[in-house]
Amino acid sequence: MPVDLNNAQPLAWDSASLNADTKAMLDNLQPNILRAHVREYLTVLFVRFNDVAEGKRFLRHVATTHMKSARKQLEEMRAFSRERKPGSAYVGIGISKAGYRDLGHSVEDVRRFGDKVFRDGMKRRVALVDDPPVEQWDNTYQREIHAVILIGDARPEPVERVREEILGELPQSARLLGEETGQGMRNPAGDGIEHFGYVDGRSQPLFLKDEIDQEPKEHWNPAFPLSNILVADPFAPNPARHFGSYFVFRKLEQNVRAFKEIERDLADGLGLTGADRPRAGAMLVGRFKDGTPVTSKPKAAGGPVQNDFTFDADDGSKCPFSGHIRKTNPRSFGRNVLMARRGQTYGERTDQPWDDAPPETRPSGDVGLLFMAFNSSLVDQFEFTQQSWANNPDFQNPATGHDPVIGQGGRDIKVTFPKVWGRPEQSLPQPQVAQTVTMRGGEYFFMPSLAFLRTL
Ligand code: HEM
Repeated sequence: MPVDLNNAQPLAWDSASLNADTKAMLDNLQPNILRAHVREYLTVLFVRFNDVAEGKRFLRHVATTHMKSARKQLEEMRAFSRERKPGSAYVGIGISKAGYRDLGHSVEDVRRFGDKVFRDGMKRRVALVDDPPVEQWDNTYQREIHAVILIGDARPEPVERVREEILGELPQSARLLGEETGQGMRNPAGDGIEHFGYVDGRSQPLFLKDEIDQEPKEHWNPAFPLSNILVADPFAPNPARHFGSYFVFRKLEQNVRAFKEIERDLADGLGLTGADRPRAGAMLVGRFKDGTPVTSKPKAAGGPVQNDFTFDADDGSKCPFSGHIRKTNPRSFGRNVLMARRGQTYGERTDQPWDDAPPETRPSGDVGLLFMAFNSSLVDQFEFTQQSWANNPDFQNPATGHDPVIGQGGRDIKVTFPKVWGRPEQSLPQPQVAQTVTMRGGEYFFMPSLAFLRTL
């Protein structure tokens, strides 16, 4: 039976009764798509090929020598949770539109990718999502990137070793255009955080039965059909069994000092004192630093990071409509927009991102998020989120304002904030908070099936 991407039943990947097509799908899908692969240490290589045959041979070699399947990843994760047996390093390959073209696919051929945004490439979409002009991007991203190679692991040594091997195998004709290094950050509770100090990566669309079974789901259903992230790989030997995913990569620099000043000034402006002060930042992000959703509680609550909530009973007096997590997942609609986020923080910190040290001690550049996400449609998921929700000041209601974390474009309207959690009194209209996240470049890729890569 062909794989039904719209099946509402979560995938029981370990079931003995899986049909042959689904088994083949799991054996040919790249890891890290269906479920996040551990990648505390991550290297991202951006490559350009100048010889078709050598480029293909290199990718085929990386696929056959270093890459595992989605099924192998899931088996390794199970072995780790049962016996603490560490798995192998993650290696993922994405190819850009330019990459497919310069590896010998005609323009006609590339049209078989249904996603127009992928066929355009990120540079041609700048105006639509209010990105900075390409001339302001980091040099790596100004060039024409053909492929991205991700190498990740829980420990630094395997990443270093696999990186050396892969770079050693890069043909003379190819160029390494650039490289990013990501490293996970955690708060004292052990939860992964981003540079503003907030727990990140908690809310995800989940696709696998064993993962979904572990989640409470009284209010929010975290189960999503595979159609949110998978599409048939148009160039694979058997597109009914061989799937891939569109991958967005964006380097987002965070001005932590400015964000911390904004949190402080907003708390001052709203007259928040003592344990109420962190509500200022929580209204910008939608969660407190420890991950507690501000729609559920007026203060950080500690304990496991809650994700079983909606905004249905919140008219904006708890979590403003502009709050980052409310804009990027309103929860009562737009489920098909949700991407599988696989980002990683970059840049070194000498301070402790989660503590209450003064803003002056925080970095104002060189740190940020390597934003990465899997989509089945870049136009309807990543770009829609950025353009129609984050950058749209009239999201859900007039004068909601931009997403204070990732919104781009002129922030000319004024906004208000609830003064007391859950009460109707609003602050006087005030200018929106300044933009503190700057896009430094990126590209759209397709992460093809292993079957495609192995037959290059
Ligand atoms: C430096 C940039 C960014 C920062 C600091 C950031 C921070 C966060 C934080 C702290 C959370 C809450 C943790 C969670 O619910 O998992 C979150 C969630 C989320 N972010 Fe971001 N983010 C950034 C960029 C983006 C971008 C570019 C997008 C998409 C255009 C995005 C989409 C989302 C989504 C969809 C969620 C989950 C919302 C939910 O399901 O409740 N983020 N982000």
